[in-house]
Amino acid sequence: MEGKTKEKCEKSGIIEMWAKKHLLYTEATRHPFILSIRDGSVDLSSFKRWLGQDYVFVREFVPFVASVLIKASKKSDDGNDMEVILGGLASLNDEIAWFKSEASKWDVPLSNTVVHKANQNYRRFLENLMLPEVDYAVAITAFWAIEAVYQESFAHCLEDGSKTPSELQDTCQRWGNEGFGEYCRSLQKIANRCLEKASSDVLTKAEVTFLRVLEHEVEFWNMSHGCA
Ligand SMILES: Cc1ncc(CNC=O)c(N)n1
Repeated sequence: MEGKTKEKCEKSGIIEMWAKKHLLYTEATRHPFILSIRDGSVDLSSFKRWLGQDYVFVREFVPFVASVLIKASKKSDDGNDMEVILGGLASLNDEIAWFKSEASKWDVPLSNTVVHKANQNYRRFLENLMLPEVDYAVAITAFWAIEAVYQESFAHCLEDGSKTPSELQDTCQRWGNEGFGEYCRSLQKIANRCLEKASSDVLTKAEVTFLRVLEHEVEFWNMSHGCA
């Protein structure tokens, strides 16, 4: 295990560098809303608000992931990209079903949800990333970041010593489980490979896009938390 960790550190890519360099990454993955789940002090009305809004987000996220799949099918020189992204789409199918059952468990109505400003802004951002002229390297970096924020956040709520309420364990497992972690590492590998080959112009665009994702994620957590 130790050898494995070391190997990972030695092979640190562009993505890991950016995640370390930008404090915003920690702000997005250790947000007060997540910390409140982890220490058990979470306000359940915040959780319910997050649940309803995230369902709306995920339905918008599907066409974005589909657009990344299209880019992969055209651009990719590695046969595995498509399988990884397709796996992501398949798990979104399960996720939508999960949201529906979770929402009924919590009495959160999913139809007629008033879409919050932060959600609308995030949607507009994703729509722009779906345009054909957006480079695959930029789109896959955004895709990785969106998934990684949830993975790192919810995995934190499952670590030893966390006091996550039992009724929220299932939510944390959805994104914090080891399989989702493995999937994020696959996305990270793809992103690193694309970025290594990218022009400096594309690299800059990808880094800026990475930061925009983090800002949107922080705004999204803020909204759940009732700070926005
Ligand atoms: C706002 C936001 N960001 C990332 C995710 C995780 N990806 C798919 O579920 C999510 N559900 N919601």
